[in-house]
Amino acid sequence: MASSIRSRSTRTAGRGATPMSTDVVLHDLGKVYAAHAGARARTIFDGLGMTIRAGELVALVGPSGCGKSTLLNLVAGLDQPTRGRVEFARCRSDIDLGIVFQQPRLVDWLTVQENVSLVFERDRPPPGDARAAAARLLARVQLQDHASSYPQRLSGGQKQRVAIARAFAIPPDVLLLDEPFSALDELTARRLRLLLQELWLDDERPRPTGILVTHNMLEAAFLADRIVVMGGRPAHITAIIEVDVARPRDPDDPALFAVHRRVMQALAGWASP
Ligand SMILES: Nc1ncnc2c1ncn2[C@@H]1O[C@H](COP(=O)(O)OP(=O)(O)OP(=O)(O)O)[C@@H](O)[C@H]1O
Repeated sequence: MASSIRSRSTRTAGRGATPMSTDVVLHDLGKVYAAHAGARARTIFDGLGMTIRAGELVALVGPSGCGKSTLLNLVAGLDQPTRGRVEFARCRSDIDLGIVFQQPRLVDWLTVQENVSLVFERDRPPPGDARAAAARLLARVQLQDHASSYPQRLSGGQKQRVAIARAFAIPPDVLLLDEPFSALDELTARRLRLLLQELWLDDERPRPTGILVTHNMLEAAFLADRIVVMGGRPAHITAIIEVDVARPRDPDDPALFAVHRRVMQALAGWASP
Protein backbone atom coordinates (compact mmCIF):
# COMPACT_ATOMS: atom_id res chain seq x y z
CA MET A 1 0.00 0.00 0.00
CA ALA A 2 2.70 2.42 0.97
CA SER A 3 4.57 1.84 -2.28
CA SER A 4 1.41 2.30 -4.31
CA ILE A 5 0.81 5.60 -2.50
CA ARG A 6 4.32 6.64 -3.21
CA SER A 7 4.29 5.84 -6.87
CA ARG A 8 0.65 6.36 -7.81
CA SER A 9 -1.32 8.70 -5.61
CA THR A 10 1.11 11.27 -4.48
CA ARG A 11 4.31 11.66 -6.36
CA THR A 12 7.11 10.01 -8.15
CA ALA A 13 10.78 10.28 -7.36
CA GLY A 14 12.53 13.58 -7.76
CA ARG A 15 15.78 15.25 -7.09
CA GLY A 16 15.13 16.60 -3.62
CA ALA A 17 16.52 20.05 -4.33
CA THR A 18 14.86 23.40 -4.95
CA PRO A 19 11.70 22.97 -7.03
CA MET A 20 11.80 24.41 -10.53
CA SER A 21 8.92 24.97 -12.87
CA THR A 22 8.92 23.04 -16.09
CA ASP A 23 7.04 23.17 -19.37
CA VAL A 24 4.88 20.10 -19.96
CA VAL A 25 4.68 19.34 -23.68
CA LEU A 26 2.08 16.98 -25.11
CA HIS A 27 3.56 15.78 -28.37
CA ASP A 28 1.18 14.29 -30.93
CA LEU A 29 -0.46 12.18 -28.21
CA GLY A 30 -2.67 9.25 -29.05
CA LYS A 31 -4.40 6.74 -26.80
CA VAL A 32 -6.26 3.64 -27.91
CA TYR A 33 -7.86 1.36 -25.34
CA ALA A 34 -7.69 -2.20 -26.63
CA ALA A 35 -10.83 -4.28 -27.11
CA HIS A 36 -11.82 -6.08 -23.93
CA ALA A 37 -14.75 -8.05 -22.51
CA GLY A 38 -16.82 -7.69 -25.68
CA ALA A 39 -16.18 -3.92 -25.97
CA ARG A 40 -14.50 -2.73 -29.16
CA ALA A 41 -11.12 -0.98 -29.20
CA ARG A 42 -11.57 2.73 -28.67
CA THR A 43 -9.42 5.63 -29.85
CA ILE A 44 -9.71 8.31 -27.16
CA PHE A 45 -7.54 10.86 -28.92
CA ASP A 46 -5.21 10.76 -31.85
CA GLY A 47 -2.53 13.37 -32.34
CA LEU A 48 -3.26 15.75 -29.47
CA GLY A 49 -0.66 18.46 -28.90
CA MET A 50 -0.13 21.44 -26.63
CA THR A 51 2.39 23.04 -24.28
CA ILE A 52 1.56 23.87 -20.70
CA ARG A 53 4.03 26.57 -19.81
CA ALA A 54 6.18 26.46 -16.70
CA GLY A 55 4.22 27.76 -13.70
CA GLU A 56 0.96 27.87 -15.64
CA LEU A 57 -2.26 26.21 -14.49
CA VAL A 58 -4.36 24.80 -17.32
CA ALA A 59 -7.89 23.49 -16.77
CA LEU A 60 -9.12 20.65 -18.99
CA VAL A 61 -12.87 20.63 -19.55
CA GLY A 62 -15.09 18.65 -21.89
CA PRO A 63 -17.97 16.21 -22.01
CA SER A 64 -17.92 13.16 -19.76
CA GLY A 65 -15.86 10.35 -21.28
CA CYS A 66 -13.93 12.52 -23.75
CA GLY A 67 -10.58 11.53 -22.21
CA LYS A 68 -9.60 14.19 -19.67
CA SER A 69 -8.53 11.74 -16.94
CA THR A 70 -6.82 9.58 -19.54
CA LEU A 71 -4.73 12.59 -20.56
CA LEU A 72 -3.87 13.34 -16.93
CA ASN A 73 -2.82 9.72 -16.38
CA LEU A 74 -0.49 9.93 -19.38
CA VAL A 75 1.14 13.08 -17.97
CA ALA A 76 1.46 11.35 -14.56
CA GLY A 77 3.07 8.32 -16.19
CA LEU A 78 0.33 6.10 -14.74
CA ASP A 79 -0.49 4.95 -18.29
CA GLN A 80 1.38 4.99 -21.59
CA PRO A 81 0.30 6.67 -24.84
CA THR A 82 -0.13 4.51 -27.94
CA ARG A 83 1.32 7.34 -30.00
CA GLY A 84 3.44 10.42 -29.25
CA ARG A 85 4.95 11.36 -25.91
CA VAL A 86 4.80 13.67 -22.89
CA GLU A 87 7.91 15.81 -22.49
CA PHE A 88 9.17 17.90 -19.59
CA ALA A 89 11.83 20.59 -19.77
CA ARG A 90 14.01 18.38 -17.60
CA CYS A 91 14.59 14.67 -17.29
CA ARG A 92 11.39 12.92 -16.15
CA SER A 93 13.18 11.38 -13.17
CA ASP A 94 14.05 14.91 -12.00
CA ILE A 95 10.42 16.01 -11.83
CA ASP A 96 8.54 16.02 -8.53
CA LEU A 97 4.92 15.32 -9.25
CA GLY A 98 2.03 16.01 -6.86
CA ILE A 99 -1.40 14.52 -7.57
CA VAL A 100 -4.78 15.12 -5.97
CA PHE A 101 -7.63 12.84 -7.00
CA GLN A 102 -11.38 13.16 -6.50
CA GLN A 103 -11.10 10.76 -3.54
CA PRO A 104 -8.42 11.60 -0.94
CA ARG A 105 -6.85 8.10 -1.07
CA LEU A 106 -5.42 8.24 2.44
CA VAL A 107 -4.01 5.22 4.25
CA ASP A 108 -6.62 4.35 6.86
CA TRP A 109 -4.26 2.81 9.40
CA LEU A 110 -1.87 5.78 9.47
CA THR A 111 -2.52 9.04 11.29
CA VAL A 112 -3.02 12.29 9.41
CA GLN A 113 0.58 13.30 10.13
CA GLU A 114 1.90 9.89 9.04
CA ASN A 115 -0.10 10.13 5.81
CA VAL A 116 1.69 13.37 4.97
CA SER A 117 5.10 12.15 6.18
CA LEU A 118 4.77 9.10 3.94
CA VAL A 119 5.91 11.11 0.94
CA PHE A 120 9.24 11.84 2.57
CA GLU A 121 10.81 8.78 1.12
CA ARG A 122 13.94 7.40 2.70
CA ASP A 123 16.05 9.15 0.08
CA ARG A 124 13.95 12.34 0.13
CA PRO A 125 14.09 13.61 3.70
CA PRO A 126 12.84 17.17 4.13
CA PRO A 127 15.17 19.81 5.52
CA GLY A 128 15.11 19.19 9.28
CA ASP A 129 12.91 16.43 10.56
CA ALA A 130 9.98 14.80 8.74
CA ARG A 131 7.54 15.17 11.63
CA ALA A 132 8.16 18.91 11.84
CA ALA A 133 7.82 19.29 8.06
CA ALA A 134 4.51 17.40 8.07
CA ALA A 135 3.31 19.49 11.02
CA ARG A 136 4.09 22.71 9.12
CA LEU A 137 2.08 21.49 6.15
CA LEU A 138 -0.83 20.49 8.37
CA ALA A 139 -0.82 23.93 9.96
CA ARG A 140 -1.06 25.49 6.48
CA VAL A 141 -4.20 23.47 5.77
CA GLN A 142 -5.44 24.14 9.33
CA LEU A 143 -5.39 20.55 10.47
CA GLN A 144 -2.74 20.85 13.16
CA ASP A 145 -5.26 19.75 15.79
CA HIS A 146 -5.95 16.54 13.86
CA ALA A 147 -2.35 15.42 13.32
CA SER A 148 -2.82 12.33 15.51
CA SER A 149 -6.29 11.46 14.20
CA TYR A 150 -6.95 8.60 11.82
CA PRO A 151 -8.64 9.42 8.48
CA GLN A 152 -11.97 7.78 9.41
CA ARG A 153 -12.39 10.47 12.08
CA LEU A 154 -12.23 13.27 9.50
CA SER A 155 -14.90 14.84 7.33
CA GLY A 156 -14.61 14.60 3.54
CA GLY A 157 -13.26 18.15 3.33
CA GLN A 158 -10.68 17.50 6.05
CA LYS A 159 -9.51 14.34 4.28
CA GLN A 160 -9.10 16.26 1.06
CA ARG A 161 -7.08 18.91 2.92
CA VAL A 162 -4.72 16.12 4.02
CA ALA A 163 -4.47 15.02 0.37
CA ILE A 164 -3.62 18.60 -0.64
CA ALA A 165 -1.02 18.89 2.13
CA ARG A 166 0.51 15.62 0.92
CA ALA A 167 0.65 16.85 -2.67
CA PHE A 168 2.50 19.99 -1.56
CA ALA A 169 4.74 18.25 1.02
CA ILE A 170 7.67 17.91 -1.34
CA PRO A 171 7.09 21.12 -3.29
CA PRO A 172 5.82 19.81 -6.64
CA ASP A 173 7.25 20.90 -9.99
CA VAL A 174 4.08 19.58 -11.63
CA LEU A 175 0.70 19.37 -9.89
CA LEU A 176 -2.09 17.23 -11.35
CA LEU A 177 -5.63 17.72 -10.04
CA ASP A 178 -8.33 15.27 -11.13
CA GLU A 179 -11.69 16.72 -10.05
CA PRO A 180 -10.24 17.38 -6.59
CA PHE A 181 -13.31 19.11 -5.15
CA SER A 182 -16.18 17.41 -6.97
CA ALA A 183 -17.04 15.04 -4.11
CA LEU A 184 -17.42 17.92 -1.61
CA ASP A 185 -20.32 20.20 -0.74
CA GLU A 186 -20.06 23.60 -2.44
CA LEU A 187 -19.12 25.57 0.68
CA THR A 188 -16.26 23.20 1.51
CA ALA A 189 -15.18 23.10 -2.14
CA ARG A 190 -15.05 26.89 -2.22
CA ARG A 191 -12.84 26.99 0.89
CA LEU A 192 -10.52 24.39 -0.58
CA ARG A 193 -10.23 26.26 -3.89
CA LEU A 194 -9.13 29.32 -1.91
CA LEU A 195 -6.66 27.17 0.03
CA LEU A 196 -5.28 25.76 -3.21
CA GLN A 197 -4.91 29.26 -4.64
CA GLU A 198 -2.98 30.30 -1.50
CA LEU A 199 -0.60 27.33 -1.71
CA TRP A 200 -0.22 27.82 -5.46
CA LEU A 201 0.73 31.48 -5.06
CA ASP A 202 3.26 30.79 -2.28
CA ASP A 203 6.03 33.32 -2.90
CA GLU A 204 8.68 31.11 -1.34
CA ARG A 205 9.00 28.76 -4.28
CA PRO A 206 8.29 28.73 -8.01
CA ARG A 207 4.70 27.96 -8.95
CA PRO A 208 4.21 24.38 -10.07
CA THR A 209 2.99 23.71 -13.59
CA GLY A 210 -0.56 22.50 -13.14
CA ILE A 211 -3.28 20.59 -14.93
CA LEU A 212 -6.77 20.58 -13.43
CA VAL A 213 -9.53 18.31 -14.72
CA THR A 214 -12.93 19.63 -13.74
CA HIS A 215 -16.62 19.73 -14.69
CA ASN A 216 -17.06 22.95 -12.73
CA MET A 217 -16.51 25.81 -15.17
CA LEU A 218 -16.43 28.47 -12.44
CA GLU A 219 -13.75 26.46 -10.68
CA ALA A 220 -11.81 26.35 -13.95
CA ALA A 221 -12.19 30.13 -14.33
CA PHE A 222 -11.17 30.77 -10.71
CA LEU A 223 -8.03 28.61 -10.75
CA ALA A 224 -6.74 28.46 -14.33
CA ASP A 225 -4.61 30.65 -16.54
CA ARG A 226 -6.07 28.94 -19.60
CA ILE A 227 -9.06 26.68 -20.06
CA VAL A 228 -8.65 23.97 -22.69
CA VAL A 229 -11.93 22.66 -24.06
CA MET A 230 -11.90 19.10 -25.41
CA GLY A 231 -14.59 17.49 -27.55
CA GLY A 232 -15.28 15.17 -30.46
CA ARG A 233 -14.50 11.53 -31.06
CA PRO A 234 -11.59 10.99 -31.05
CA ALA A 235 -11.28 14.01 -28.78
CA HIS A 236 -9.36 17.07 -29.86
CA ILE A 237 -8.87 20.57 -28.50
CA THR A 238 -11.87 22.59 -29.66
CA ALA A 239 -11.10 25.90 -27.91
CA ILE A 240 -8.57 27.53 -25.61
CA ILE A 241 -9.85 30.34 -23.39
CA GLU A 242 -7.42 32.70 -21.63
CA VAL A 243 -8.42 33.74 -18.11
CA ASP A 244 -7.06 37.25 -17.95
CA VAL A 245 -7.91 37.95 -14.29
CA ALA A 246 -5.22 39.05 -11.83
CA ARG A 247 -4.34 36.86 -8.82
CA PRO A 248 -5.15 36.43 -6.04
CA ARG A 249 -8.67 36.00 -7.37
CA ASP A 250 -12.02 36.46 -5.68
CA PRO A 251 -14.43 33.60 -6.46
CA ASP A 252 -17.25 36.15 -6.74
CA ASP A 253 -15.44 38.38 -9.25
CA PRO A 254 -17.91 39.08 -12.11
CA ALA A 255 -15.02 38.70 -14.57
CA LEU A 256 -14.97 34.97 -13.73
CA PHE A 257 -18.66 34.66 -14.58
CA ALA A 258 -17.93 36.17 -17.98
CA VAL A 259 -15.23 33.51 -18.51
CA HIS A 260 -17.71 30.84 -17.36
CA ARG A 261 -20.14 32.00 -20.04
CA ARG A 262 -17.48 31.77 -22.74
CA VAL A 263 -16.56 28.23 -21.67
CA MET A 264 -20.20 27.13 -21.72
CA GLN A 265 -20.55 28.57 -25.22
CA ALA A 266 -17.41 26.71 -26.33
CA LEU A 267 -18.79 23.47 -24.88
CA ALA A 268 -22.21 23.76 -26.50
CA GLY A 269 -22.67 21.15 -29.19
CA TRP A 270 -19.99 18.76 -27.92
CA ALA A 271 -21.93 15.80 -26.56
CA SER A 272 -20.40 12.96 -24.56
CA PRO A 273 -18.86 10.33 -26.83
N1 LIG B 1 -8.42 1.46 -18.63
C1 LIG B 1 -9.37 1.64 -19.53
N2 LIG B 1 -9.68 0.67 -20.42
C2 LIG B 1 -10.62 0.86 -21.35
N3 LIG B 1 -11.32 2.00 -21.51
C3 LIG B 1 -11.05 3.00 -20.64
C4 LIG B 1 -10.07 2.88 -19.62
N4 LIG B 1 -10.03 4.06 -18.93
C5 LIG B 1 -10.94 4.86 -19.49
N5 LIG B 1 -11.55 4.23 -20.53
C6 LIG B 1 -12.57 4.81 -21.41
O1 LIG B 1 -11.99 5.92 -22.03
C7 LIG B 1 -12.95 6.97 -22.18
C8 LIG B 1 -12.38 8.24 -21.58
O2 LIG B 1 -12.32 8.08 -20.16
P1 LIG B 1 -11.82 9.24 -19.20
O3 LIG B 1 -12.04 8.78 -17.82
O4 LIG B 1 -10.47 9.65 -19.61
O5 LIG B 1 -12.85 10.39 -19.60
P2 LIG B 1 -13.15 11.76 -18.83
O6 LIG B 1 -13.27 12.81 -19.87
O7 LIG B 1 -12.18 11.98 -17.74
O8 LIG B 1 -14.59 11.40 -18.23
P3 LIG B 1 -15.37 12.03 -16.96
O9 LIG B 1 -15.48 13.49 -17.22
O10 LIG B 1 -16.69 11.33 -16.98
O11 LIG B 1 -14.55 11.70 -15.73
C9 LIG B 1 -14.23 6.48 -21.51
O12 LIG B 1 -15.10 5.99 -22.50
C10 LIG B 1 -13.76 5.34 -20.63
O13 LIG B 1 -14.75 4.37 -20.50
